[in-house]
Amino acid sequence: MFHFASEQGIRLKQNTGVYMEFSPNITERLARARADLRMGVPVVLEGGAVVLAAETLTAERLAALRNLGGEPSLALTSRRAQTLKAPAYDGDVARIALPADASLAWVLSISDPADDLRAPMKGPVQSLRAGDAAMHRAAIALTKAARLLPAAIVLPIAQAAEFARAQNLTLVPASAAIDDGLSPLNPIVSARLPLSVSEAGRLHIFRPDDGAEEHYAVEIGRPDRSKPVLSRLHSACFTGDLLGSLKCDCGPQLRGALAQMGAEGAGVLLYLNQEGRGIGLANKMRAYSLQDQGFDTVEANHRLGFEDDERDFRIGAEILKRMGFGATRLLTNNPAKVAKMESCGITVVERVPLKVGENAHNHGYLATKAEKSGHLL
Ligand SMILES: Nc1nc2c(ncn2[C@@H]2O[C@H](COP(=O)(O)OP(=O)(O)OP(=O)(O)O)[C@@H](O)[C@H]2O)c(=O)[nH]1
Ligand SMILES: [Zn+2]
Repeated sequence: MFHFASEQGIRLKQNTGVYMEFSPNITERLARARADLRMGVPVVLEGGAVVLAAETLTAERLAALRNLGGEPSLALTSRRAQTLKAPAYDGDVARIALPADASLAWVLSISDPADDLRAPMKGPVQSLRAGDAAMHRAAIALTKAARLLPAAIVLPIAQAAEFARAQNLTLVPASAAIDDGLSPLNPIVSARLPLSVSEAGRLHIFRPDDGAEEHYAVEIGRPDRSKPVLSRLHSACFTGDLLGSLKCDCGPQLRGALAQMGAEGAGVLLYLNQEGRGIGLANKMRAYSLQDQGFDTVEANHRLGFEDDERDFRIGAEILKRMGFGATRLLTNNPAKVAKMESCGITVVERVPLKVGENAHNHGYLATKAEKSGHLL
């Protein structure tokens, strides 16, 4: 057990750097930053900016931000800017000037498309052109990683590190927020799990180093590692997998894939926690609201400020490799999944179609995926 004679002793050791290894590294600080933004706590970017997620902004924090002086702006994706008819001069992101009298309601109405149709005249919104968008790009990446609406207030500040320390805020490098590296995935535990499709079931849990969601692999039988394994990359769908939603085909696909693996006596179903094609359940429900206003699944994602598909299929390839597989027969109708597995070093010897669960409610959804996302009918 550690025991320190005095506070003075602790301070001395800190000053000499002896305890530096306890400080969170950049990856850990990024995980904190995501949690902070979800709670409405500001995050500071090295290089000089304070960031507040639009979705969790409060009137008090907006007022406090104003008190800091300077010129805050709103970071949006170019997808969202397009809907607002605001030019995006920075490629994938747009910087919108925050009017001096902008209220919390204004920020939310620009960031959230929920009432776009009811109140279409939101503007005019003015896009900033001069200057650099690096901080805004990092802010968008952080809000997306936090599964919030991709919109954030960004205030440039001098002496960012000092400000973060004084206010006890998480400080992260902007470059780390946009780093697209795949976090190492660690096998945590695996245990026998008899299933109705096969009594020889096993569930493996994989935990990424970066504090993001865990992912699961359901192994059926004991597939031969030297042969292509029948596999499926299934993305979490709370509504379809658990509730039996008729809006998509996820539940029947999940059960159909497991049934096929059970029938063949071997297979691996990867259950990736990338709900809503990677935008999170809250945002997926926002997309569903927009779909009830008449937009299709792709348009709804775009209006929210997301790409059609924000998933990271490298995770699936990595888990298969960690489990000892190099080749697969992939159960999917999505050619993008095949391409991604191949580019990540998993040979797809066969695409096995998985067409189950079409009904009157999801007919349009499936047709849109075929038409706009290249799914094979
Ligand atoms: N954003 C969004 N996500 C949705 C919607 N409907 C279903 N999803 C999500 O889409 C994902 C389902 O995709 P998958 O079935 O794994 O993959 P796919 O791209 O359809 O390809 P397949 O392998 O052919 O099924 C799940 O994460 C669902 O939560 C929607 O309308 N909007
Ligand atoms: Zn679904």
